[in-house]
Amino acid sequence: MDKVLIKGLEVEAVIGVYDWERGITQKLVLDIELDWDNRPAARHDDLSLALDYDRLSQRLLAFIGASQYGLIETLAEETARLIHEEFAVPGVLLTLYKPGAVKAAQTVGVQIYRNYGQVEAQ
Ligand SMILES: Nc1nc2c(c(=O)[nH]1)N=C([C@H](O)[C@@H](O)CO)CN2
Repeated sequence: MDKVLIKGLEVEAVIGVYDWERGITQKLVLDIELDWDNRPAARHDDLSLALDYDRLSQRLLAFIGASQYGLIETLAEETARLIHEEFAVPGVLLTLYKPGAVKAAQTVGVQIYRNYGQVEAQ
């Protein structure tokens, strides 16, 4: 399967399980690999047949920026679900980093792969 990639997408959000984390925003960084057949877009040189990484990135910045989950696992799951439901992406490999969480670590995070199955053509 071809991929569309979004790497190092940075967004500030309320995230964390501790009381002191509920009143601040923290930096999150996402790497996303999206299963997508790139051949139709390439064949016709047509953005409407492509998975538009710009439109998808803007939607994720809005969604995550307004979110207030505790665990990064929950945010990763809900972000993958949104990508599938709103952009008809059948499979998503999503890595979500919370770089400020552990002082002694460069970063920490979670990675999930969700395959929702092929989306029926309309
Ligand atoms: N697997 C996880 N472990 C932890 C999380 C998390 O979201 N997933 N969150 C925290 C705290 O919010 C932490 O980031 C505060 O520094 C601890 N462990």
